Amino acid sequence: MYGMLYESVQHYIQEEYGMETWRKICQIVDCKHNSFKTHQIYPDKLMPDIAAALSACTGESFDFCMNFFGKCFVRFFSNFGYDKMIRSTGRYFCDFLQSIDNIHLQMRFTYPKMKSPSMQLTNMDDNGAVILYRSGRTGMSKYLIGQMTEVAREFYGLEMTAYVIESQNDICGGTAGPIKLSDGPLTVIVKYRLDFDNRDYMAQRVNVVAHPSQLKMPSVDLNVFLELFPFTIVLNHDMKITLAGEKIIETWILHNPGVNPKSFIGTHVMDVFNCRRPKDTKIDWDTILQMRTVLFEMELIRTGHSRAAYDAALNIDYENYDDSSLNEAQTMALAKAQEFEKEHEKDEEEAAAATKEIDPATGLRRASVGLRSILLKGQMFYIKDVDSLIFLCSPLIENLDELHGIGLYLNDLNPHGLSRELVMAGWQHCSKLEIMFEKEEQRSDELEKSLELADSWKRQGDELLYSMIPRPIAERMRMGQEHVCQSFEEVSVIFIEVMNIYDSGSTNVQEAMQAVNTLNKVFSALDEEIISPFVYKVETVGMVYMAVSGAPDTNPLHAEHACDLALRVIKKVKAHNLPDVAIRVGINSGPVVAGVVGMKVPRYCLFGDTVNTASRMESSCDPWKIQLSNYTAMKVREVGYKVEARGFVKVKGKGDMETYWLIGGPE
Ligand code: HEM
Ligand SMILES: Nc1nc2c(ncn2[C@@H]2O[C@H](COP(=O)(O)OP(=O)(O)OP(=O)(O)O)[C@@H](O)[C@H]2O)c(=O)[nH]1
Repeated sequence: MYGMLYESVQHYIQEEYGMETWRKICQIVDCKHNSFKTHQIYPDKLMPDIAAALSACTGESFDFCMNFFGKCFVRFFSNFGYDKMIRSTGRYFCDFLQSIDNIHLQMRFTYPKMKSPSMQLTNMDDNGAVILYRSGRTGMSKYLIGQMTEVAREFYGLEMTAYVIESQNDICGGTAGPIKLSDGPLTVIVKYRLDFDNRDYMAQRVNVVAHPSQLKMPSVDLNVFLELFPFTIVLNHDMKITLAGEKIIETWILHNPGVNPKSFIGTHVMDVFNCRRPKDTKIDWDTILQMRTVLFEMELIRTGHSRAAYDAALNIDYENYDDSSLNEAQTMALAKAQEFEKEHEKDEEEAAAATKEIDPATGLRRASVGLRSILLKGQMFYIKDVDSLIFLCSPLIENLDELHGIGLYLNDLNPHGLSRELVMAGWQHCSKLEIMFEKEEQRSDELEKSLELADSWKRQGDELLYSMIPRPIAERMRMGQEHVCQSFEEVSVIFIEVMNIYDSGSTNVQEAMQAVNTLNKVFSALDEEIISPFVYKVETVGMVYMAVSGAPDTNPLHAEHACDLALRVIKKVKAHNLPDVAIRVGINSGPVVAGVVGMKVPRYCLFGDTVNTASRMESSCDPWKIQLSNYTAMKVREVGYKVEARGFVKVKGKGDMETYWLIGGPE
């Protein structure tokens, strides 16, 4: 389904439910698109899945969400100026309801792969109308109600209620996951009753009494129609072709080499045509009589093709045609066609396999090598004088390539019919549109890339920021809390020093480089042991690595986590077997004040005597040992950590302190 529908959904969900809800929905449906491209095709299942996700996020029903999406679409397409098209369909809402198919038809050039639904107004009265919706997609029936309600209100000032009278294959209630589009073409048919004030429309519909001068008009010979519309066919009550325009017969012969040209007349319409729209329609007299306001699309069945068949068709002498045998030209045409089919049998098989299932998203017509089948679009009219139905139609040809692909030329198309404009308009539009599409695709690709780049820069920025200040603090600062300063009742501060790594008096550059590499190795090993939110790296100063447990996230087990970190790093650095290098660790627990200082390079710093003492535990520690202050040792010994009294140590600025070695963790 084209991205325009998803753009409207994304736009209004963000506007009415907020960015956070949209982000959650994208997570639920696993949608990776930052934005949708108007002219790109996306899976159909995304629409009901977004509705199911919105329903889960907001508690609204699935049907409510789909109805809301239909409203979004109508509000959104005004951005493209399509509202003018709706207003021009007619002065009454019923005029609009009968023109929806036409609206989509007009959009064929802008959305060449569109697989639009078909709508058919089957009944009208003063209080509303009945409309029949057919589609190859499931789950969209409430979407349409939203669209019609919004169009009625926005463009016709009408309050309309709609409900489903009956439906087939319609899935309501959404899906927990992606809707499985069933194999092969599925037709959803839904009949709605639309209640709205339709009195004005019904009043203006009284049959216009013919002007007296018209009553004297002579009746028109049916053959005039066939000349004006050379692709027309006339049907009797048995739905057999009783008359046909010259061009449709010619095209039929071209696409079915070797057939008896006279056999076209008298054949049942469904033996020479497939009815593509409305889908799943029973082609019999009574049904068709009911559907005279509906636009039909009839596809000519083709059994092959060849240039020879074209020449044969052009040179056939219909009048003296001998029904019993093919003339020479036809025999040759048939032989050439069979030869061509054989040559391309494999392609046909591949093409048939490739399009075994008509792609519900694009509705790709049956792929056939060479000529394409011809599609006739028009309405069925009942002609009382001859008690027949006449299919007044024109070939639906989107561009010159397709015209040649069908084996037709412009002068085969009736000058006043739809086709010629469609082809030429399509052709002019196409080239301009193609350039515009390419530009727009380029721009949206660039936008997509810059969004991804912005995302990666943001991620790198965040990583850098979180390496300077803890994530919770950074988030608070992002919310505008300038000075984030907090006091903590009790944390454990860890100092780790890397020893014998460098003689600061040395001027040897080589030694200095070596020392930096070694230090980087050791600090990287320590970084790997920092498990947030239990322990947070605060800073490194020279050869000293400082960490804390219990800030910025309070943590009642801060002493244990600090000791576990110390035990892990001793083991890990020892395992590196770096020559001469040793480390020593000091830990102390107590109150601190923590906050971010500085704006240029903001740092998360700890203040208080607890920090000073922890540093002293480290600087007075032996290599490969872990020295705990008395308070920390008591805390961890209670929970099974093995500590050993070191006795009293003279600590600078503190006098004699009783300290302990940490020997190991609890069993
Ligand atoms: C005037 C501007 C309109 C444009 C440009 C437009 C275009 C489209 C496009 C591109 C699609 C997607 C089809 C596909 O991707 O295969 C679509 C689908 C659809 N359109 Fe329209 N449309 C318009 C008006 C309307 C209106 C007024 C209605 C009904 C009130 C309508 C009913 C639908 C429905 C129900 C679908 C969903 C597809 C389905 O059910 O199979 N459209 N339309
Ligand atoms: N890395 C680091 N060390 C700190 C911090 N706060 C205190 N220290 C160290 O803790 C030790 C004791 O600090 P103080 O009691 O203030 O001693 P000082 O007189 O500032 O420093 P000394 O010259 O080492 O005595 C000193 O070695 C400080 O470098 C800190 O936030 N980060």
